[in-house]
Amino acid sequence: MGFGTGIFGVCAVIYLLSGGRWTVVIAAITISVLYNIEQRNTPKVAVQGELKEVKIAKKAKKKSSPIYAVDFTSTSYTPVSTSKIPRGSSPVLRSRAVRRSPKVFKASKPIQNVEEPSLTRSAVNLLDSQIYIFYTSLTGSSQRVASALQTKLEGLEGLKSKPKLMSLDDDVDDLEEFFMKTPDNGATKNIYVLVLPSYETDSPIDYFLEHLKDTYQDFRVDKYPMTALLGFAVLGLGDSESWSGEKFCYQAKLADRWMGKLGGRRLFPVGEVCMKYEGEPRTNEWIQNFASLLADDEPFYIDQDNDFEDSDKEDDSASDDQDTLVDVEDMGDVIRKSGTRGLNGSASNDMKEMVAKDSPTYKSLTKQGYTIVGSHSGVKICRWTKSALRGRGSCYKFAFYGIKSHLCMETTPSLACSNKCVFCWRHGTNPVAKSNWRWVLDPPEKVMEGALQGHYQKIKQMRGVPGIQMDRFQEAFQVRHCALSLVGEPIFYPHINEFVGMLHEKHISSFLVCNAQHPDNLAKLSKVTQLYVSIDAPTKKDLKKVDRPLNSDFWDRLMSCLDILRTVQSHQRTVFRLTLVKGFNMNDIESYADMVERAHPSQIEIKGATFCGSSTGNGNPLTMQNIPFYEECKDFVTSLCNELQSRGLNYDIAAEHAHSCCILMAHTKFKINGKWHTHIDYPKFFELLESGKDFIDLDYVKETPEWAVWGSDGAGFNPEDTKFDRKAEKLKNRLQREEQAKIALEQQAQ
Ligand SMILES: Cc1cc2nc3c(=O)[nH]c(=O)nc-3n(C[C@H](O)[C@H](O)[C@H](O)COP(=O)(O)O)c2cc1C
Ligand code: SF4
Repeated sequence: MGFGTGIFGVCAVIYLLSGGRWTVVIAAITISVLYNIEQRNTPKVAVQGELKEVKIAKKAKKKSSPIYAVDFTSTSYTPVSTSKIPRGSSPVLRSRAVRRSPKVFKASKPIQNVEEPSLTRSAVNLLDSQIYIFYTSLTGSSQRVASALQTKLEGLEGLKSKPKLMSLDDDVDDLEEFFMKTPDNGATKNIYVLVLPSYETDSPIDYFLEHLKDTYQDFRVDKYPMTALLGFAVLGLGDSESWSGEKFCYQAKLADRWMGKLGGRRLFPVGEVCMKYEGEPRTNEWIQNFASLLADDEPFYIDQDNDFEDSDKEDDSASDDQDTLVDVEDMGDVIRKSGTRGLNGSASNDMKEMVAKDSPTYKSLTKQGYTIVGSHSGVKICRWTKSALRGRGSCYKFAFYGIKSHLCMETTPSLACSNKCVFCWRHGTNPVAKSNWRWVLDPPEKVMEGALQGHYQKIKQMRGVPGIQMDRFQEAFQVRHCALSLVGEPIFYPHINEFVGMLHEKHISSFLVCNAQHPDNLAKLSKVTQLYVSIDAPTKKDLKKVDRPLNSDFWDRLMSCLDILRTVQSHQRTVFRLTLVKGFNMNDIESYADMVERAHPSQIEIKGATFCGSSTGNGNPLTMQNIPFYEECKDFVTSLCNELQSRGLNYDIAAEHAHSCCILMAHTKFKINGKWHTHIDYPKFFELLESGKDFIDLDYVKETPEWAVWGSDGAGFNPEDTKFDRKAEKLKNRLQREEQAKIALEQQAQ
């Protein structure tokens, strides 16, 4: 009986009992309505009160949890066995799910705190879990693959419980038992692996997906029931020939998405296997990789908001803390305190460590996501590598030179630099030093091993991030390119030639960026795949303003470097790198042209500076007004091109990557038969290198793809990657949420 019908009946009775007096009826109605409001509000207030308590309890728990007491960006962390995975939904919320009280409340999201590290370590060994393998199959392939998975996991050393194989159609009577609640196995936590085909036509999978979606959208039940699991993974089977693009394995991708939305922690990227062309060898590969990662206790990035958002932070996460600016040559006390080692690691009282473990610099760099290798090198996974792993586009170097970002490692063997550039996004948190190497020196083998290890560790941590593409994830474990830039001055490292040689031995290409302040080191540099020189300003006065160099003869050093490029290093593929900052270095085109005339670089990369947030204490004077628009960069490049051509210098605009506000000019010798050839033929580079013969920049070129050529429709965006519009995505999600809330309120009012 509804509230309206009930009150009508009661009114009729009161009217009769009171002898037809309406005043009595009105008073009764008022009391009844007030009472009803009270009844409706009381439990709601209680729920809010409980939630508040839960939040406070969570806060307290978070503070005391060893997870939050540890800086996970540090590689020196040793896991404490009592570490707990932060859980999103509390026991209070789960018990409500069972009661199914028809109240609207906002379920709490899995714990997140942007200031905390975004990694979590497994509280329990994954091998201690009970694994459930769910499958559904119309023509038998998924069943076969699921059985193969069970067999493989059964043989896994250290696995405590035998994995359970369950058909979603025959063995699971009630989906709620597994996908609204999860089986209670006492202290043993559960892992779900779903092996799912996709069917465009009606099939039982539709029903299963509907169930997941309904659970998520049902305001009466716990929105995050899958947080009770230790984790999940989905392996999709499909047919990429008949159902290509979005349709390929679409139902496995949907299941992966809904499981994540329901609070599940993704243990491994969703597998997408074409049974027509790849078949069982490929499913076995997924099974093999999944099995080996089960035994791996590497921490995971927390899947926050189902919209992993970390990549852009790299550029603006620098600390404003003036205290973190340490001149390495003056690190004195800090370094002495940490103990010293001599050259090549031998003990000596004279040698300091460039970045000692207990120094503020170490703390600041690790906080920004660097892994410090040895005592003077660093590695960090760049935002483009993360983006490419998710199929969301590579950096401009893919458009210009064919570098795939998910195969690229960004590292430096020297964290110290001799400039304090105004646009440097490190905001001066890196160590600075003038010239000679005066610190403990790590051998190149140690730097190489540590850099690769640090890089692969960070890649591995990405395995739970939504949208990671299986193929790229696997490929990423074999670095193919090394960007020697990051922070500091790589050429400063006395063993730079050995280090580069070791990269080449592994067939890893080398892009080395130097700041044109160390002519001696530049002259001695051996062959690299591409040699960059930063040209930050066209005149001595401007260079002082922009780079804030430590060496007083900075201009002479730059000029010497230009001469070296034209002479000793003319065999290299050389690139000028210009970073445009409005109000600092965008005038005086003639002086830039003078420099090009002096050095004869193969190519010129022009990039608009990016804003790294305002600074207070570090003397960085940039504001948004100093960041040029793409149109302004284009105008600058056109003027420079005209100036060079008017002097008879054969340069032209070759390629662009509008997304990064970056344009490439090249010497016209790279335009072969009317087509730009700015891309690099990497196998050819190694072949030439190994032949021992002399060779030059033109010997290992490849044609630039049409989408990257200057003026193309794509403006440098590879059509194979999905352009990810974060704002549009967020707006869409918000509208969806508002619509759901409206429906929920309407249902409640009925
Ligand atoms: C009627 C029909 C519709 C299909 N629709 C899709 C689809 O939308 N996307 C896809 O990737 N594969 C699709 N497939 C391919 C199946 O998912 C694939 O053959 C899978 O291996 C079948 O698994 P099963 O043998 O476990 O049923 C379809 C196959 C059939 C027969
Ligand atoms: S080249 Fe630089 S920006 Fe591009 S992927 Fe490599 S490290 Fe990242």
